[in-house]
Formats: sequence, C-alpha cells, structure tokens
Amino acid sequence: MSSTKEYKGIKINISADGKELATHLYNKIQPIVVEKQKSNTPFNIAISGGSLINVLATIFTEHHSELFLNNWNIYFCDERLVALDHADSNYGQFVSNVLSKLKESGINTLPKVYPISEDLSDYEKSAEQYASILPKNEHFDLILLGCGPDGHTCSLFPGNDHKYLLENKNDKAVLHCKDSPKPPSDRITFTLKTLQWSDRLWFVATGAGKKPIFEEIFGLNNSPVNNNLPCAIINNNFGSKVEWFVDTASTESTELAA
Ligand SMILES: O=C(O)[C@H](O)[C@@H](O)[C@H](O)[C@H](O)COP(=O)(O)O
Repeated sequence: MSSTKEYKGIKINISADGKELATHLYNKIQPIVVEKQKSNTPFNIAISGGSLINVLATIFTEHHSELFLNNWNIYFCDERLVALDHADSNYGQFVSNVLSKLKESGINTLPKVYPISEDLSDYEKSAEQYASILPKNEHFDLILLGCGPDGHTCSLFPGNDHKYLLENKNDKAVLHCKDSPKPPSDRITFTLKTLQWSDRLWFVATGAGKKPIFEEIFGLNNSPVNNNLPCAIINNNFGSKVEWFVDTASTESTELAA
C-alpha cells in the first residue's frame, strides 16, 4: 500500500514499485476527473516525456473506462523538436505507447492531444506556436513532471547556460531550450510562469538512480537543499501545489522513506 508523508512542507507519496505507484496515481487523479466531468468542464493536463509515459500507459490501459478520457485535453510541458513520428518525440511516444494501444483494444473514448507544429523551420516560432494553443483560460488542473538526474524538470535545466529558461526575462509561457544536456539538443519547455497556472504540480520519479539528486532537492542526510535546481525551485515556489510520487528504491535509507 502506498503511503504519504510530508517532508519540509512537501507531500511525498511513496509506493513499493512502479505498478503500485501507477495505481496510487490513478486513485488520486480519478476523483478529479469525475468532478470535471460532472461540472462539464474539460480536464486540462500537461505531461512530461521520459518514464512518465509508461506510467500513463499502465493507468490508461487498466482504467480507461473510469477516466472519461474524452473529456481530457493533453498538452506536453516539454517537447523535443523532432518530427512527430521520431522515436525522441514525446508526442510520438505517447501515440505509440498509449493512444495506439487503446485504439488496438477497440477503445474509442480517447483524449484530445495537442502536439507541436510539424513545421520545425524556426525553433523560436515552435515555442510561440505551442504557447498559442495552450488553454485560453491559462489554467491546468494537473501538470505531471519528471525529475532528471541533474535536477531538471520539463526542459528547465540547471546551470548558467540554461539560466535564461528559469529567468524568462520576456515573460513567455513556452521557451525554446537550446543545447539541451539531455538529447535531443533542441526542445521547447513550459516556463515557471506556465507551471504556476496549474492547480497541481505532481512529480513522478522512480528508481535508485534518483537518490543522489533527491539528496540535493530535499536536503537529505544533512546536505543543504540545492536551491539552484529547477526541481527544488518548484518545491520552494509552489510548495502547496506540489506532490511527489516516488518508489521505495529512490527513497530507502533517507528521510523520505515511508
Ligand atoms: O522530455 C523529457 O526529456 C522530459 O520531459 C524530462 O524532463 C523528463 O521528465 C526527465 O528527464 C525525467 O525522465 P525519466 O523519468 O525518464 O527519468
């Protein structure tokens, strides 16, 4: 059974493994989508790439009938600037691992998914174009975030070279991230401004490989919090909206353990 604790004001949901985490996440999302359905308003969600897409594949395959998927608008809080059918495309991954599988099983109640424009001739324009299709009311019900081993989230990377993404001097909703340390090199990313639009900012991060970065994000084992890390900045700035969904492997023998 998953358990929840609070650490330095942040809610941490701990599950034994990825399967239990998917069930726990489903249990938390389901009442929200029921409410949205009842009030006849769309469920606006933005998702990350990486391992999160597999978690969503499990949830959608097992629970599609309780999720009112045709009331969902799904956006990407970051996207790699490659063709939509490229193996690196988050949209492409979502289509092949989630949407196609639902369709193959004869499920027609599908979410509306918002990809980037196929025209990749100008990366700054790609960012602007994506900003222009985001919900007009500047509201998300939920944004699901990942956490990279360097403390990045979305394509908001730590370090001087990518400081412009966090600073967001022109107050944009979506920015072009160049020279991404995680390939591919060109991406678009939501900014902190856009993350603020969401009622909930939920991180999903699993595996023993996340332990060293959790130490810095949360200041574990007597280390100080590294306040320069995008994940730590989100904890600091948006604490009451933030929850983490982690597994035992990523937290054992630390203060985050259940
Ligand atoms: O498109 C991307 O690269 C992601 O959105 C990125 O921010 C991801 O969420 C993290 O790198 C964690 O990835 P994992 O969950 O695979 O470790």
